[in-house]
Amino acid sequence: MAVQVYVAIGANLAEPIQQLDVAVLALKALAINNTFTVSAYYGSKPMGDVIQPDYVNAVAGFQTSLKPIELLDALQEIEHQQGRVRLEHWGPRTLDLDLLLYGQQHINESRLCVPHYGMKQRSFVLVPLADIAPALILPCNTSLESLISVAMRDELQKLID
Ligand SMILES: Nc1ncnc2c1ncn2[C@@H]1O[C@H](COP(=O)(O)OP(=O)(O)OP(=O)(O)O)[C@@H](O)[C@H]1O
Ligand SMILES: Nc1nc2c(c(=O)[nH]1)N=C(CO)CN2
Repeated sequence: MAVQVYVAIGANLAEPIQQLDVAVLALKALAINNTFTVSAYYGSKPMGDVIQPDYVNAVAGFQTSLKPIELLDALQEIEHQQGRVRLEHWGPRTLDLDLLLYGQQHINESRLCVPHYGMKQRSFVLVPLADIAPALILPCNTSLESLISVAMRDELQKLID
């Protein structure tokens, strides 16, 4: 069965734009029915207290027939392929892929919580998500549009359209 999913992409080490380009190709390979879309790439200041380079962020959307855990495994494999090493919480990374939404499902498992717990507060997730799904209604029944403020848009710098 085809399910519409959204994946947040972030990188701030080792040529982040190239990391996103490679990740986008890998994610595209998970899509079915020719449904793959990706937002603009945005530059953003690091969230959190760790001193680290600015991030490049984007969001991809596509239909998949993978089950949620299978999709998480595939995302973690792509992170691994691109040299992701888990060190500090909210620390720098070559590639971070977060599963934001899996259809309208709520998932609460030890390895996977969907919708992603931080997505409603993060400008670098909401603004790119609105590029590719402007009319999206979240599983909690909130419209994506209502979560995005002018201040959030001001936090981001569009790098590549
Ligand atoms: N929706 C999700 N997408 C990706 N990973 C998730 C999700 N829900 C739970 N996880 C789990 O979170 C673990 C840690 O993720 P990660 O190291 O990327 O966190 P982080 O990027 O540092 O912080 P944050 O989760 O706040 O973005 C992963 O091993 C994964 O099993
Ligand atoms: N701007 C921005 N800041 C972050 C990001 C990110 O993707 N973008 N990811 C983090 C680790 O999950 C920590 N901080």
